Amino acid sequence: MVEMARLDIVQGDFWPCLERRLAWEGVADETVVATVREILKAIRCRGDEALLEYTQRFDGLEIARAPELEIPISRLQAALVGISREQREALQVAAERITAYHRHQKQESWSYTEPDGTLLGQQVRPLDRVGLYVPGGKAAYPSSVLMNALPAKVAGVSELIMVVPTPKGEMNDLVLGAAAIAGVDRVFTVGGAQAVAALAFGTESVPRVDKIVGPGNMYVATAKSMVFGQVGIDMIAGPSEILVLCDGRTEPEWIAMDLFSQAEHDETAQAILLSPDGAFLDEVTEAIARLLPTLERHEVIANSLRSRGILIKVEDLDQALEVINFIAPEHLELSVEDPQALASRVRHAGAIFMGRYTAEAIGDYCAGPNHVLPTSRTARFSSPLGVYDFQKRSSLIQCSPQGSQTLGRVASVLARGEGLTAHARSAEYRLKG
Ligand SMILES: NC(=O)c1ccc[n+]([C@@H]2O[C@H](COP(=O)([O-])OP(=O)(O)OC[C@H]3O[C@@H](n4cnc5c(N)ncnc54)[C@H](O)[C@@H]3O)[C@@H](O)[C@H]2O)c1
Ligand SMILES: N[C@H](CO)Cc1c[nH]c[nH+]1
Ligand SMILES: [Zn+2]
Repeated sequence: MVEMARLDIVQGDFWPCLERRLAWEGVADETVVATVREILKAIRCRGDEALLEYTQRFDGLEIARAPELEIPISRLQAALVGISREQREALQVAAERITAYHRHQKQESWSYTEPDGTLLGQQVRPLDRVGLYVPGGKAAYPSSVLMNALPAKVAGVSELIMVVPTPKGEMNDLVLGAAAIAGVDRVFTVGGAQAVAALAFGTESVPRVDKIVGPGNMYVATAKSMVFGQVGIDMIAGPSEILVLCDGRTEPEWIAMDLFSQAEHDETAQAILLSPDGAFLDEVTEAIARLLPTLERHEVIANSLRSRGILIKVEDLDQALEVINFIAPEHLELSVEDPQALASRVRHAGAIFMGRYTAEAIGDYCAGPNHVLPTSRTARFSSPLGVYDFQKRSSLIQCSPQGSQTLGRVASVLARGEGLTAHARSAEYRLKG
């Protein structure tokens, strides 16, 4: 029997109780921060030597020489041929749908010319080399290979470097096959904070990249946040979360399984159910008790629900929206009669799954939108991984001789106001008379 925390919005301490249960500190504690700091320092100072040590310590991978951490491209192709036809076709269908969706996101360069001939614009360019983190500690994620790599391909990134932990040296052929389909350039069997550090600083074997993207556990998420600045990062995509809002009229077993689907990722994953119907919360609780023993990963699920799961009773859908926007969940399922009307009032969520027939799991694999999404309430300011994460922009400015007169005068006045006379004179040199 799993006892999930139960909150009612009418209780006086509802909001502080909710905030405590959501807290990121509850997941990434000081010990994790200290461990990650030490790993980053070691990789920065000792490169491959430290990378081999940590890979052995945390993943049980016994490798004598760092170059052996790289998987040859021929091995990726062999994995693709070796998996079943059904699996290969499923990967291909998913890849096509993900690519088609992401093509809509591609930004193009633009410019316009003012009446005096001055040209202004923005030049959009792909990044040169990116690092793709594919998680692999407690489960293998071929879907995350596709979600990371395909938007980068659409953007036109020149070089894709993938890292993935292979616990005890076990390589997952679906992961390698997905890398072949997505056209990843190089793959290294490293994970955790040490992989993030290797990509950020470079080692003798792992090339340094311009940006690191992809989801991972608290060690990965903490490492990414610490190397930001040295390299770009996409967002904090940590342990998975799901928030289901149900009006009480969906099969309780469907909802229980949707909660399990994210809880099974990790003990630190978070599953929350919100409903204005208290009896429905009881029915889902019963369904959870019935279904949980039937699942392979029941221990992980039970631990996740016990430590981080929440059942919340609200008075109505307006209150539900208030709670949703406060939580800013990674995945939001709206299992209600008119989901589109409600979705238009959601301000913060990584992805919104609308209607009783839209299982969040579909989005994890093949709907098309990216499954790398902001977690830990960062959907307040972050977006799903997308083509835009692999593009950057340069401003374009070309003054016409006439434009340099008008703009030069404005700049000169403002520069002198700031006391920066070299700026002022630089603009004034171009002024006629
Ligand atoms: N937000 C998203 O978009 C998204 C998508 C997919 C998966 N996820 C999440 O990614 C996570 C994947 O986690 P995972 O563990 O399976 O794989 P992972 O690859 O993220 O982490 C495994 C690595 O963690 C490191 N590690 C483990 N224990 C450690 C310790 N005690 N000290 C130092 N390092 C340690 C090891 O280096 C290991 O290689 C899950 O939480 C899942 O929910 C999120
Ligand atoms: N739910 C994860 C994102 O939080 C993605 C995933 C991959 N495989 C299964 N699920
Ligand atoms: Zn999932």
